[in-house]
Amino acid sequence: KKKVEITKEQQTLMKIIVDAYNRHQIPQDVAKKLLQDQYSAEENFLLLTEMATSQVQVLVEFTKNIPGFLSLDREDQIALLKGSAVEAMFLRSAQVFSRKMPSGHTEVLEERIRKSGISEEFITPMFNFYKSIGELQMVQEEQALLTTITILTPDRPYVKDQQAVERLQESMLDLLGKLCVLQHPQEPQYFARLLGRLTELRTLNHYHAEMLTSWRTNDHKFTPLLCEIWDVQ
Ligand SMILES: COc1ccc(-c2nc3ccccc3n2[C@H](C(=O)Nc2c(C)cccc2C)C2CCCCC2)c(OC)c1
Repeated sequence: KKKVEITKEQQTLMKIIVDAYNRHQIPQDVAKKLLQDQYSAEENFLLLTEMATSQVQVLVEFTKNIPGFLSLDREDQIALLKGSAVEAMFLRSAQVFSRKMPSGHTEVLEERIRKSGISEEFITPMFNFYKSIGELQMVQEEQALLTTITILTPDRPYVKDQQAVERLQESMLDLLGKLCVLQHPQEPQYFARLLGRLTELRTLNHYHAEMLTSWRTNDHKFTPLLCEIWDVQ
């Protein structure tokens, strides 16, 4: 059996991605806020739009640290950001939800999210995704690479030079594949399971605009940045 090994430059790439991923996290911890108080549907909607707006800002900063991203065509960079922002937000939410918490906290958090103002029909698919991410128990390297791979999806709308994006994504996929083998030697299919989550993530993309417009609040106000990124207003 050929020994799987991460090259020197892949080590460097990994360090750059993980450092950038950890540096560009939203300062205020929404889970802590939600565990402290019960908010109204209006307050939750405001909190959601604030979280999503700052998430897009940190996503832009994060992509600047992906080796090769800034060498892509400028308009393609925008198309990749626009195309992946919602998925990155759900991936982030899933990682926040799946974090190890003192016993009983996850249940309280789940309850608060169920009652947040989101309409019933979206709760099951959203939590199915969160739980399937939680089951994987990803280490931070895998989380950072999975987000990077999501951003570097070549077939987003309006991407012109798909080959250039494919080349970047391939080097991230190669690295993630090796990491999975080294990190989960007992589970040869772990890498495939991880990539399967990206397919599930795309289905959440279809729901997100309706999730927002059907939120139980009278005033669905969005920031200009969210109007850009979400198909709303
Ligand atoms: C589009 O519809 C959504 C999207 C996300 C969530 C969501 N799942 C979460 C899982 C764990 C913790 C919080 C979670 N959120 C929201 C949140 O802020 N997500 C979040 C964002 C947006 C950016 C960065 C990082 C995160 C976590 C809370 C916003 C305030 C009401 C309750 C949900 C959601 O819940 C109903 C509905």
